[in-house]
Amino acid sequence: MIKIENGQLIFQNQNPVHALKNINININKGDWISILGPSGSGKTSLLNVIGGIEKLSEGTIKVFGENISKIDSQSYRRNTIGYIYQDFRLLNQFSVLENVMLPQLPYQKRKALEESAKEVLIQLEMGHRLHHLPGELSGGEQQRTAIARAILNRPSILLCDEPTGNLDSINRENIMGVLTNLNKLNITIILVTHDLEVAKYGDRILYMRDGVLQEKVIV
Ligand SMILES: Nc1ncnc2c1ncn2[C@@H]1O[C@H](COP(=O)(O)OP(=O)(O)OP(=O)(O)O)[C@@H](O)[C@H]1O
Repeated sequence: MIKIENGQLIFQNQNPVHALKNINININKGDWISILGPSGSGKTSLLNVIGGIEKLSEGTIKVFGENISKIDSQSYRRNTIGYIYQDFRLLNQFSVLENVMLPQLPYQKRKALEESAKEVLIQLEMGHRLHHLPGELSGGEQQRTAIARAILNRPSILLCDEPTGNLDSINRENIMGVLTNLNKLNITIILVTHDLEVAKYGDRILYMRDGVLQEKVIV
């Protein structure tokens, strides 16, 4: 489903950074891949390449057989990708319901969108917080709101960049439970973390070091 061949990513600044080096990976639909690795090793860069935010400098990435460097990356991101972040990235002046709806508002009728946003929020046990502002929520509730926003458009791939990095252990368990349920619905999950316990939820754990990706053997 996702196939990267000889992927290189070089940021061409004054001092070029070779962020991804000869990446070769095959990810099947419904897989859950965890990526561990030190800070600056290229983990977010890899998520951004899969999410169509960064383009490979060399090599190819195909998703569902299509070379995503050659297609409209906006509609690819909107239709195929959901993204969640460590810091939730919610808009503080908008309610939970509005945060979930906002990215899709230009593309769908408001009424229908509101109904589907409510439905997803209720599934994620956020039905009692629809009209709260993000600042009035716990970290776990904020992340559940961000997950609702990410899955509203039923993406096939959910990219998770340190999704539990700002959460205590109870909220961490809760969010990992939510991701487990989504994965059971055959959503492919690619999750970057520093936390080995979180990484163990994956079917495969990969290790990134200095732009190079390798399979991690857990002892
Ligand atoms: N837009 C950019 N321009 C230039 N260099 C960049 C850019 N984005 C990332 N880098 C560099 O690419 C390398 C990989 O960064 P990346 O964010 O992918 O690492 P990471 O493993 O996700 O780190 P962390 O765990 O700290 O989030 C780093 O050396 C970083 O400084």
